[in-house]
Amino acid sequence: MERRSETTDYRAPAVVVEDVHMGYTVRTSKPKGRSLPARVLNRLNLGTMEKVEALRGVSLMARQGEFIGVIGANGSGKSTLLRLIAGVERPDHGIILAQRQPTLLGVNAALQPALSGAANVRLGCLAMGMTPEQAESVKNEVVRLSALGDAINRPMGGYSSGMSSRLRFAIAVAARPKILLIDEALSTGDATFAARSEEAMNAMLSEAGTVFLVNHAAKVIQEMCDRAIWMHDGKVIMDGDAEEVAEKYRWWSWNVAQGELVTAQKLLEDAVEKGEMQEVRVVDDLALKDTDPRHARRGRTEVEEYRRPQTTWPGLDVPVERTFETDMLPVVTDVRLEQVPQPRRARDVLRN
Ligand SMILES: Nc1ncnc2c1ncn2[C@@H]1O[C@H](COP(=O)(O)OP(=O)(O)OP(=O)(O)O)[C@@H](O)[C@H]1O
Repeated sequence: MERRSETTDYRAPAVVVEDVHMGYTVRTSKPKGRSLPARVLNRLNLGTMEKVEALRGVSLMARQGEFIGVIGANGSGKSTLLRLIAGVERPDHGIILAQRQPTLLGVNAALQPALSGAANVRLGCLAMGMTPEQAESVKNEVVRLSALGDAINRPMGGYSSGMSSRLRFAIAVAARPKILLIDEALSTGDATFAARSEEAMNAMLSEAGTVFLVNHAAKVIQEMCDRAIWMHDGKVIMDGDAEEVAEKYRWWSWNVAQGELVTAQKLLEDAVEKGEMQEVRVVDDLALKDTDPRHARRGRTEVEEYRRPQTTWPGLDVPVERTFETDMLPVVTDVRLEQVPQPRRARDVLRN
């Protein structure tokens, strides 16, 4: 396999994730042993608390203009990773830096089911931070991209989930975010929308935007992305060319579905052995030294990138592939969510 270090990529970083861990404490009804207190809890059916490790040391660097697919089994940590990059939640441990505030599709533009698709376009654009004039100027383009036809004038509450996803996607892309995170299936069944969404995505990428796309279908990742990350059990187990990573994932998941668990396990081990892992280290970051990231100054950030063969990680010392000096800010938790208008206010905004 060709090592990516042989084709060094000099595009500047857009997102840096360094050794991120995230756990959730959840109530479980699993019986907790045979001791007296455990037996009492079991009998009362009260359950106990359990820690779920959603992310266990994830590191990666996304560059400007990269389209990265994120694949993996249910519960492998894909959505958690995107939520943390978006700043919706804060990691337990680790650093997340971004060149701009990332936009998580579906979260940033809270749409109203009682309003028509067209009215939601305006509302969504305003919620994404556009001025009323900007919202007006992109309206027709959003409607065209959503490919909803006459349905655009009907209340969104009556849309199928695929139709709502299209509208949210069209709004998010119209806002020309520098970093777009998509955590849902983009309908590929409809040729019109598939073609238009690809066209819109390409336009965004050509402006050096960065896109992360979570999708269970290896085919979608292969068709749309140039790089893919395979997550398993809270870790990145393979990171590289989308075609190659998605093919390995497809073969693994087919075997799991067929109940061929021994073969699936071998494929997983093979992916880990042959794959590479990107490691990054934030060497120096002026903004991080500020106590409140919301008011942090943009400063020089020095990031080192490593590519290590998985098998030798974490033992072997691999030379630093590249040191970037760039200006990035820690991702700010909930910055966009605070701007999402409430229903009453949403109508006021539309009347203006
Ligand atoms: N808010 C939460 N509270 C408790 N546990 C959570 C929460 N969010 C995620 N988890 C747990 O973290 C793990 C990773 O979940 P996550 O949703 O990130 O996986 P995923 O790869 O996106 O899964 P899927 O493909 O099913 O969407 C799972 O075990 C999940 O149950």
